[in-house]
Amino acid sequence: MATITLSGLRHSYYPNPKGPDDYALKKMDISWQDGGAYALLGPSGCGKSTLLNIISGLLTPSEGKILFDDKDITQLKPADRNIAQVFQFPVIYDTMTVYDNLAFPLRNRNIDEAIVKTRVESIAAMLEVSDMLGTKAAGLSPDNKQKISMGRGLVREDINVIMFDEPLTVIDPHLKWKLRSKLKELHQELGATMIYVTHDQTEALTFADQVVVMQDGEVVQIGTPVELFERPTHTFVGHFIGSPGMNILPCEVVGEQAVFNGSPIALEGAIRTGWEGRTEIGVRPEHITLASRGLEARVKKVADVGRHNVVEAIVGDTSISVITEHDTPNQGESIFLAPDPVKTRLYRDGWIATERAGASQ
Ligand SMILES: Nc1ncnc2c1ncn2[C@@H]1O[C@H](COP(=O)(O)OP(=O)(O)OP(=O)(O)O)[C@@H](O)[C@H]1O
Repeated sequence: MATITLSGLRHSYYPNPKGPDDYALKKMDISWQDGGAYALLGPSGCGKSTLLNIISGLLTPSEGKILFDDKDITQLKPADRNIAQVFQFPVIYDTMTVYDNLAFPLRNRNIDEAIVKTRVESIAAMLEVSDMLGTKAAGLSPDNKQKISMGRGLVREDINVIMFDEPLTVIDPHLKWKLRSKLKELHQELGATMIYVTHDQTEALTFADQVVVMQDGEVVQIGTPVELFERPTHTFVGHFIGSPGMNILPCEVVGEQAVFNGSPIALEGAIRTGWEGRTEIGVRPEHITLASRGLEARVKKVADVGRHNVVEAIVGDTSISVITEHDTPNQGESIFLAPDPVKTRLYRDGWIATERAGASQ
């Protein structure tokens, strides 16, 4: 395993890119630590596959370098990078047994049969497929096929990183959580560096210690699931993560205060100055309470989603979601919303523009 560094990486599919819009990947610097569990999260078209293909060597970046530890591997062929990949669809040989499928990547490297046996049996035990080792892969269910496909990625000990590209796409929804937690468990047991690519926030947040969130070819935040939830550094992260996502309220800045719909809103800390731009307040539905005073709003609808209620309220022309545990206001009722100042941020042109709570100015 190795530390993976992407240094000044940028990629355009055009031979002569003119502006930032011509780049499928905007400039990025990322360091992935040896043994870490990472997710690459973003909507379709944000550049996830482009980045994976650059790491695996299928694509040479227009600019920048990829380092495995201190070694520059930017020009190295895919086969020489010692990377394992697990794709959306299982890659296994139907006519071979499960054992032979798992042994394949090792035999391909002329590993001694005794070591192959130990390794295959240990991976099969971790994946809970030991009873299938003698079965032909053709007869397996789609989720077991994908398990074997994962096993083929995990079986080698000499690899630098295992990359999973939307590996749960073909798995039945009720089995997804099982495989997801299995992968997390495998990461803990094997200590391998893993990069998990997905557009699904639940998959990313349950698997990864660190999540890289991408939008339009740009990394907008790298953080732990808690950091992404608690303090999104970009409105895209706030909106993309969470259910419902963060409320993004258009506002003006008057002096040192943010004013929304005529009302001053208390923020986590001082507003950073120095650049102009569109200003918005960001506050999550979980961080607003119904109170006896505050922002006056009208209830548009209330949805009971099991663990809590999601209240959709209207202030002026803006809709605001609030999560309540016990309060169930009626449709059309006039209520007061109290955002928690410590969890309320200002964003300028999408990027966070408030100091942290308690930070000195
Ligand atoms: N071979 C190509 N030639 C030109 N443009 C491309 C090529 N492959 C991807 N793109 C463009 O690069 C951008 C990033 O695409 P990419 O496939 O990396 O995104 P993604 O996040 O993996 O999306 P998806 O999840 O849909 O695969 C998109 O605008 C896409 O249209």
